[in-house]
Amino acid sequence: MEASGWSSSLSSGILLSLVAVVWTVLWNNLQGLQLQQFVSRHLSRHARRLAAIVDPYLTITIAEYDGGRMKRSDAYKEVQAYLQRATCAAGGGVRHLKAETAKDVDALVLSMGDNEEVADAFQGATVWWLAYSTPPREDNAPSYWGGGRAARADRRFYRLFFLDRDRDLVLREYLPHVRREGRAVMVKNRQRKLFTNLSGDGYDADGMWSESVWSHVVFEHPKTFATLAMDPAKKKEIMDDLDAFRNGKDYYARVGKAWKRGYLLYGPPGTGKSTMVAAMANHLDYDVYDIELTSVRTNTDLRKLFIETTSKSIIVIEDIDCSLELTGKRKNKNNNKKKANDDGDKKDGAAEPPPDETDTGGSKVTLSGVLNFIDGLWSACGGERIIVFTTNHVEKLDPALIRRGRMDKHIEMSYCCFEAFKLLAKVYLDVESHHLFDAVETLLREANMAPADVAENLTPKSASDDAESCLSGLVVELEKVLAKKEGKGKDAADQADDDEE
Ligand SMILES: Nc1ncnc2c1ncn2[C@@H]1O[C@H](COP(=O)(O)OP(=O)(O)OP(=O)(O)O)[C@@H](O)[C@H]1O
Ligand SMILES: [Mg+2]
Repeated sequence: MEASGWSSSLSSGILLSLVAVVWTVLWNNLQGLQLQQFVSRHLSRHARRLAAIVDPYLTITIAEYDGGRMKRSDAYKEVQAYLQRATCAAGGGVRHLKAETAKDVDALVLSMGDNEEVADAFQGATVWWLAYSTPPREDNAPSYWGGGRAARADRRFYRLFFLDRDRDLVLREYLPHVRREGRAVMVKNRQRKLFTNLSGDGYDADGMWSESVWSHVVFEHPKTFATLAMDPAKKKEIMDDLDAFRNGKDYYARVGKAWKRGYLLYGPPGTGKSTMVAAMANHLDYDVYDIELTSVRTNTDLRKLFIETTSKSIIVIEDIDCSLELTGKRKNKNNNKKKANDDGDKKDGAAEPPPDETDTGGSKVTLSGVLNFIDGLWSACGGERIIVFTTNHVEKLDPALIRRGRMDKHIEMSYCCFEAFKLLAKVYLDVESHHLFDAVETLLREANMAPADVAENLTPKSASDDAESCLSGLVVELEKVLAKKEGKGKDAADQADDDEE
């Protein structure tokens, strides 16, 4: 915030009286609501200037980005939220409103458009807020974001005008009141969001220019811990760990650690790793930032992404083994598949091509960049963040990436156990016991089936499907899995015998 004085004093009580008389006469004689609103708007706009004639006023400017434009200013966001309320209260006083969707699907959150001005009353004093923006400065392209994404966006401000005589009231009481109220409005309107990073060129999926490095949708995943099937003791341990983290602000400050925690979720496909992230977010009431590492161009871009996340959030990198090679070179999932094919070809003597820039899609994010992202100096900015990596191949990851302190808690998401099955049966079929449960329990001890496959078998496919038919179907599928496993075991044993001979 910056404060500057502007004054033009003219002790002309006569002029003010004249204005008051003209105003009263005009007002009493105006017919029609629209005309009254029109005059009200214009007079309120000029009232501030008139007031300044007899008493100089001061201004405070609040920029959207302060401190080098790396992060949106909290004060700006709070004022914006506060003015949403003031804007609505002002009724017809503001002509150009900006609308955003609200928590309630049918409602809109309104805020002031550019160059609009709204008056606000506080403890007998009147202040005025003006919203305005200035075009980007060509000479101000910061180097930390690929040639100046932020510099290319309009610079937005709120300017507060108040009379000199109200200086103490405004600085000591009104501004803290605005920030407090703004925060309350933000909490009330808060919709949890699922963010994804934009490609480095700054355009979102619809080809629209975006000032932020993230684009988002409202986070509406229905999965909670109550419907997540896993060993109950393990689930409780995770929930307790999350609660301890959420309530651990003082603890982290006391031991001098950044308030963040890393979770590594590993296990075969369909065991609920992505689903666990949704359950964690719903449990903690946090936003989710889902980083697509293959579209991050440089380590600097990765850092910028981190800085632009808010606190109370989960930052996820899915399939980390597919996004980052252990050497620090990058490739995506498709390239992985290609490599798998190449590996097959190698048996016939074909050489595997060395990874080059085309493999990485032009991305230069390195392993050390990711390590820094997790626990470098910048990672302490803001606090209250959870970082989650998911992988099917924990053994492929560089130990440096997942050592405790970086990934504090390693959670194995395993094949469906009987306890997990019982929860799925309750959720999908609303049954807590059944004569086929014993068969399922016995089979699950031997056959490896992911919760995703168990859930699929328990999903009724037609109106005639009931608990009996779904559970019978599951038993048949489990028997097939077991037969396949035993068949493979037998083949392997035969092969070993042949080798011995
Ligand atoms: N433990 C579970 N409890 C309840 N539902 C589950 C569980 N695991 C998987 N599912 C269901 O299976 C589907 C797939 O699960 P999910 O995407 O979380 O698996 P994943 O472990 O992330 O797999 P991948 O390794 O392929 O990414 C989800 O729609 C979810 O509803
Ligand atoms: Mg997944």
